[in-house]
Amino acid sequence: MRASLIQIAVDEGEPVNSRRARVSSLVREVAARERPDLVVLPELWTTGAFAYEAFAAEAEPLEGPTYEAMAKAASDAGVWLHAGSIPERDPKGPLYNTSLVFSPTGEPAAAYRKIHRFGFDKGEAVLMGAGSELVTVRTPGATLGLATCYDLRFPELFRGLVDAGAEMFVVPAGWPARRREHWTLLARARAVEDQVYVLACGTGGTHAGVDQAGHSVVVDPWGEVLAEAGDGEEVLTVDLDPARVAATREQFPALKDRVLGSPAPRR
Ligand SMILES: O=C(O)CCC(=O)C(=O)O
Repeated sequence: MRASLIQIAVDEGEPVNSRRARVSSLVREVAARERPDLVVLPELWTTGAFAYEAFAAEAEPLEGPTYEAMAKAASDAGVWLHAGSIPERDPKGPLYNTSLVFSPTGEPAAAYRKIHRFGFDKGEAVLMGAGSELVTVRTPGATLGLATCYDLRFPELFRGLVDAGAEMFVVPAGWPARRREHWTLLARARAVEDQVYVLACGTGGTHAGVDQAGHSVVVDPWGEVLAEAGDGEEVLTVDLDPARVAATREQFPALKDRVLGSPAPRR
């Protein structure tokens, strides 16, 4: 199984419509050039994760312009597409930070509303509602477990995804440069403790005065970093062997020694 993470530079000088068109083309180009099975985009790449004032202005219904563009990009490219997240406007509720996944025919495969909102008493934490459901996606290559950015700090969410059968965590983010060390450390920690692949796709650029960390990273079930991006726009393509998840759990069966919470994970 091959995955390509597209680390997008999210700078506010680029209008949302232009970025949407540019990212759609990038998905097609990367798929044609690198031949991945799965393409991953970052969190809130239309607005930027820190452009709080843009959330309401640019919020879309679930099946809005980004959904349409990404469904088409997935089917044109013939890939599973984790299209990162959008500010979703629920007609009957608040805004949500919602990740979208499409199959290679452009069918919707999953929508995940970010559970842990970032900002403490401001920003996303007050402007958006919290999701409440764990989401996994079965693909022919592996079962994906979905999480978004700040979720990375909450290991119990990932244990829940493991119990639901996840073999690969896909984590779009808009992580700030100031806490870059946390980003890489937490991505590796989630891989080691849950014995899964972690595909963590962040943004580059600067928006709302916040420099983005970039440094998208792919970690294997042993915690080794397979690929890591720099600060700017970049594509990371990595070959993954989903059988290594079961093999790692067999060789080092720490998950079987769980005392608290659920017993050993389903596969
Ligand atoms: O946890 C962090 O340090 C960053 C989280 C974040 O930027 C987000 O969830 O948007």
